[in-house]
Amino acid sequence: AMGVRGEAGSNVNETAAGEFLDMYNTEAQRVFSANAAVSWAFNTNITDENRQKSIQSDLQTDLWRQNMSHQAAVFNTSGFDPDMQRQFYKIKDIGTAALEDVAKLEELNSVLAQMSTIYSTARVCLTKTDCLPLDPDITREFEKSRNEERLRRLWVGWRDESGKKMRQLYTQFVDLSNEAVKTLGYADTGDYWRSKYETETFEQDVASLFEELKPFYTELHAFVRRRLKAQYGDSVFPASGHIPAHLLGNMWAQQWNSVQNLLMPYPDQPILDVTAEMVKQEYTAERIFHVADDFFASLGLTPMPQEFWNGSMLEKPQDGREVVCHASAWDFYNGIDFRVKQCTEVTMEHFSTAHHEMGHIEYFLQYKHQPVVYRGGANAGFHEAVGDVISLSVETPKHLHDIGLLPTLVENNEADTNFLMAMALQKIAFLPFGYLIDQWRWSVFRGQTHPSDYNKAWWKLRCELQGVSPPVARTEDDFDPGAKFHIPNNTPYIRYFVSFVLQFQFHKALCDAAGHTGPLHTCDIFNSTEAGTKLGEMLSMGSSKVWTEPFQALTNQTRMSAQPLMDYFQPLMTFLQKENGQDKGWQPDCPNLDPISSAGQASLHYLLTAL
Ligand SMILES: C[C@H](N[C@H](C(=O)O)[C@@H]1CCCN1C(=O)[C@@H](N)CC(=O)O)C(=O)N1CCC[C@H]1C(=O)O
Ligand SMILES: [Zn+2]
Repeated sequence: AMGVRGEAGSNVNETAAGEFLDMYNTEAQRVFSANAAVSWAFNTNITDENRQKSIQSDLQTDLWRQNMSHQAAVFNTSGFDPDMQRQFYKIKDIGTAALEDVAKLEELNSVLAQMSTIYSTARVCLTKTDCLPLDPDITREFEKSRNEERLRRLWVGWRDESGKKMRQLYTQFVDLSNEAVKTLGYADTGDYWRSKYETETFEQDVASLFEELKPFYTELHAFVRRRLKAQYGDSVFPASGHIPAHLLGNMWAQQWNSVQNLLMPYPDQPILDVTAEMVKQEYTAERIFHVADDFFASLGLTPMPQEFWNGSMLEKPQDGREVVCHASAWDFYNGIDFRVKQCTEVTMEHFSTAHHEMGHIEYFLQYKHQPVVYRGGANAGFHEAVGDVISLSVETPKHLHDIGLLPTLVENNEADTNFLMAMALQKIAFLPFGYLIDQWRWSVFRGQTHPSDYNKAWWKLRCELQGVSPPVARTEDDFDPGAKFHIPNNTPYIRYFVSFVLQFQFHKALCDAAGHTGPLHTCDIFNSTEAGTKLGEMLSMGSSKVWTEPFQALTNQTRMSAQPLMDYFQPLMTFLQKENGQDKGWQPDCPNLDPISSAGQASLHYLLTAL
């Protein structure tokens, strides 16, 4: 039901406003669910016809939102109760839908649909007849291959077939998006995206969190670099201290679990990877999702409804259809349809992703009773954290053993260090990547990074913050940001950095609620209805309040803090500091990769060390 409104009739304006909100809420469910259905059809069957239908549907939805915004603007909300004021604010907060020029609005939607198509249908041809899609083929190569030359060809090929083909489209998108949000009074698109966090100091807050976490990342980077040098030979690594991006088991070097078998501190102890065990037990995609569903049910939260199982696409279709394989969770905004679309493979990585996506669905289910304007995360970082919080329990050796995916449970210091390393390759490795994507985009939206510097600015951030360098020289003919899903698909990214900090604060609060004692990294909240009740209370609020309120209700804190994350990984950091000594760090600037100068670079390096 709608929240209780002020005294009926106390103000004709307020009564009319209440009726307007009821109308909006009814109409929005109709408009948004129709749009979701058309968008789903396009994402699960990429054809020209479905793309055109999706562009038209997005355009009509934007125009409807524009119309509602104009109707809402008629009301003088100053005397309204805070909840009504918040609902009116959100109805008017329509982002790029504010673009008044319909032709430009259609162009904006068309440009986005074209970039999404380029990304999701790109294939890399290593021979005339052998053309590989990203999912599952190239991803599998990055997970399994240790052939540096083959990895380099796939790394370059993927960027040639995806990002390189979008540069002009992205430049058009930036201009149209900025023009649109300026209509609403925002300085640029980044200003609009950051406003969603409702925190004056948001940009500084994430910057200081990143600074606070840098030492942890530097220790992990040093250890991984040393082990990869042993595997591939020093000659592949630039003297500047960077790790070439194609050697970290992931197309974007964003998480490094796929090469963890090279990176275990104690190789003779068990390695936390249940892929082989799932394959041996003939796990299916559906069974992976049922494992995630069982966990949410064990907390007393809402199990997946039948519509979820009927409507989701949990495997890549084998009928030749082109689909958007990048996993996603869908709210159809009708209180009934909630789906996941994932080209699931039976691997540990997909097991984790399934929990991540189901976390979104659980959030959708918990707030489905809210007015449509409140059906969102308290902030976007909350939405990204739900599934991952569950995974922090599921991926413990003890829990994996309990569900039969880790036959022998070895509990000693060395196995514990291996476990923390596996988690660090997922969580610590990600931090600079999660942080830098929107540093680049905010600088582009602000006009600090011009199209003529797109790639230079991208690699400046990658080399300086992530200590990762390109395996071959890059130029402004390339557009490497476009090779990462969230750029062509225009999904903000700082939400994942925020999530990776918040999820440890949530994990700590839920583990306290579950009565856990001992180190945070051994906590498993499975079957704790106390934890489930507290989590449910936070999730069911959606975005009805500023995020600090639900946050405080769960964690008794009012600010993001890296402390629980650092406490969780402290034992590993102690180990790494001892291992690394002073052999850590990298030069901020990218190594010079031009063939001539890199030879010169090596001899110069030799001379300097020889002197
Ligand atoms: C695999 C995951 N796919 C996203 C996600 O689930 O967030 C998809 C695509 C973009 C938004 N999205 C959604 O599903 C939203 N509809 C969720 C919502 O309702 O807000 C993803 O992109 N991840 C996970 C870890 C880091 C990042 C990456 O892989 O780089
Ligand atoms: Zn997500």
